[in-house]
Amino acid sequence: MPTEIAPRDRLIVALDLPSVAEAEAMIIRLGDAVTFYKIGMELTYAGGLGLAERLAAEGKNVFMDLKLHDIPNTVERATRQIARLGARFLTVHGFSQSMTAALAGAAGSHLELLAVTVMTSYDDADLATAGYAMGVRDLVARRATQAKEIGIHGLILSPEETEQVRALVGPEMQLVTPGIRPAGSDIGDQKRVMTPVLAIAGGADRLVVGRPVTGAQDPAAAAESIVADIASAVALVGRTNRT
Ligand SMILES: O=C(O)c1cc(=O)[nH]c(=O)n1[C@@H]1O[C@H](COP(=O)(O)O)[C@@H](O)[C@H]1O
Repeated sequence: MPTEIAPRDRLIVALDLPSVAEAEAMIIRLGDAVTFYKIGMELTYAGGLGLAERLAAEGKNVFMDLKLHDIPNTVERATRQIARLGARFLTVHGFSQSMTAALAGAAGSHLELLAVTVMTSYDDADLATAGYAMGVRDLVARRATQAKEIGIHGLILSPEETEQVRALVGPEMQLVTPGIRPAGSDIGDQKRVMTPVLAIAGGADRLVVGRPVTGAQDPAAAAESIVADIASAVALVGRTNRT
């Protein structure tokens, strides 16, 4: 039965750092402010798989952001390896073959798959350059619908698309949004962004935040401020959700 996600568990901090030592130091600085960590390609290629296993064993929520996309056999077998780490989430690009294969690889494990719809650094012009005949909103909708049909657990999308996608996929799929920028913070390479309050108010279940937390002078205070924003938005919307 769906129950409410605690505001703190809705914040996922991206540990986009160059070494395990720096990631461990960041985790210590963040302390109890953060319960959910994302380990992406940079840290994974710097030895982060062991850290993922340790965090999971300590009861932290771990999100492996490896954005799998390859021939089905490779995706299925890679997913099976990642499922052994004890992580909660794994990203796979939202192509039908990859999503179907990842689901087969995750079978029998607790791993939940998140399909990447359209990267938050892309806009319509970037999709046109890449050869797509449709814009962001249509491609996100198409991939979200396919992911639901295949049985994927959740979606990565920008907060700009959550309302449209929730209406398409129904209440069960987790909507996880990067592209989060507290007011006044640098947008950097992101193109489809929103503040934490607007993202949650618009229907995001969880927010992925990297540089606005890890690049802050006081990362724990930055995380606490986002958790407070999330709590106020949840209270405002007054909606319940799933764990
Ligand atoms: O899959 C992701 O997590 C992801 C998908 C996407 O479309 N956009 C996106 O920014 N991300 C990740 O979310 C994080 C955002 O980091 P910041 O831009 O520093 O907050 C990075 O680790 C990205 O790899």
